[in-house]
Amino acid sequence: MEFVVEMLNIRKEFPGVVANDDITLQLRKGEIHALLGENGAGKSTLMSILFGMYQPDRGTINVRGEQVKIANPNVANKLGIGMVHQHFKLVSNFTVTENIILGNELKRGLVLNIKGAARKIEALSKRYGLNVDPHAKIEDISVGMQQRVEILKMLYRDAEVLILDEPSAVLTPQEIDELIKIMKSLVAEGKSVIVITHKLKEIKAAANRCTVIRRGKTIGTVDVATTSELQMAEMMVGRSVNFKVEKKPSQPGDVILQLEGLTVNNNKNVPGLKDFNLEVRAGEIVGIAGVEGNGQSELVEAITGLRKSERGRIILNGHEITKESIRERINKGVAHIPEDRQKRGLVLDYTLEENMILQVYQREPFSKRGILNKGAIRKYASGILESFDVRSGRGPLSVSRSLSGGNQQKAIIGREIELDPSLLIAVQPTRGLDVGSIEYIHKRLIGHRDRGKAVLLISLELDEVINVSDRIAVVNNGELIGIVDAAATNENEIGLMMAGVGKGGEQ
Ligand SMILES: Nc1ncnc2c1ncn2[C@@H]1O[C@H](COP(=O)(O)OP(=O)(O)OP(=O)(O)O)[C@@H](O)[C@H]1O
Repeated sequence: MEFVVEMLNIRKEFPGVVANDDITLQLRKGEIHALLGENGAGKSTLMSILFGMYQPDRGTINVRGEQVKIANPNVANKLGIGMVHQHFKLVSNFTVTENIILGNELKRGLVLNIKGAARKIEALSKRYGLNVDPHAKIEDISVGMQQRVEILKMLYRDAEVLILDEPSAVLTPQEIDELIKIMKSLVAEGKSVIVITHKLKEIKAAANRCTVIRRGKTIGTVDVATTSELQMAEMMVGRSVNFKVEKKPSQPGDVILQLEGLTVNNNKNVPGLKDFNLEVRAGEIVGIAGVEGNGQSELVEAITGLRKSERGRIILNGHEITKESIRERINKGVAHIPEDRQKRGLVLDYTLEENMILQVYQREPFSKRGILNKGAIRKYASGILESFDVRSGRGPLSVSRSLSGGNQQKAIIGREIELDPSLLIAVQPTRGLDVGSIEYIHKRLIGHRDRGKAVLLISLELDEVINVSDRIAVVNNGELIGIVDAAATNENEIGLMMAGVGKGGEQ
């Protein structure tokens, strides 16, 4: 059997943690190979080694049968290995073509033939079904399209092996289907793909084989066609997993959050949320279902105080907070798990313990007359990290940037739930999490509800909205289309409403 890439017995240690411990991964030519593992299992580290960003402490890498040393990403490129990172590296006011040749021809000081480059990009885009306009500016195209530009960048440089690091985490369900088609067309043309993903459904739909790692060690490589989602999940977490969310019927109490005729402008200064009315009661989880960009961000930002409302009122526990500051709202019991964990969730250069007290450091016992109480802070932070199973090299003293993406997310969720807020707003809370962590986070959201608190859940995952929520508010184009009982609905009904068709069929 011909392997294009073999990573054999790879070891990589960071301070306090063995990220890769004797890992082996063999990639066949022309296959889509999924890399599956819990948050912090060592997937990104392994791929960073293959792409030359880290050097392994031990182990060998063979490319097309020859042992190689991949000293940096340029060497990886020359060997025909390309990588699309979770956070894209594109210049937003440049065109697609400019971005693709930037760092290639531009860096090498070659005389530029932009028209020729654009033609080549157009041809590649057609051949692989990418549908990218070479002349479009990055800032004008969707996130899904930006990801394709990153794929094109690799193809333009003749990559034979493409590494995609959690590509679907930033995509809408429809874009995910398109991405799967693109991956299939890549391998049909003889390329080979390694894809990191937590979504077992995607692995089933796209991959030929799957290598599972757990806590830095290889568990095994399986043929996807003959392995069930449950089997893969159990290999990954090392115990049985329950995909079904267990919960008792809700016991709604007083109204915690009331929105009355709320109108909020979007970034283009036109209403992104229109005359919106909603109630969330104590002891219930209200989910918001909608295609991305249909008013969800405006809704969340208005409630948390990140964006001002044009009209209408926001009432929390009977008091109007429409014009109050972010800090006042936090003090009154609003907590927020934000969509973008790197921009809003964590200060990446702070330690974990500093991040755990961002909202509370001014309170006792964490500080008194301006003096921080280190012992109390450490105890509080360690408690959160332990209960949410946040894995990192140095525990509360780890710099947040060094954590794996999923562990960063668990730290934020832990911090917000620990505040015991009367209203918890959770935006995409399980994005980037492994199935075991998802199960745990869902339990904690339901636990928060069962303690008589209100939860507003915003998620693009319809399964999650239907399984975790008690009631579901469906939005389309900034308007509330209808509210349904989660136990009595299904994906079809919600899907139609998301497309703007009201409950009962009226448009
Ligand atoms: N630069 C670094 N410095 C210190 N520790 C690191 C560094 N990069 C990764 N780690 C640690 O190595 C371990 C593996 O991290 P890695 O990012 O490879 O996991 P992952 O499987 O990709 O996780 P996720 O699914 O959450 O993205 C984690 O414990 C992480 O904290």
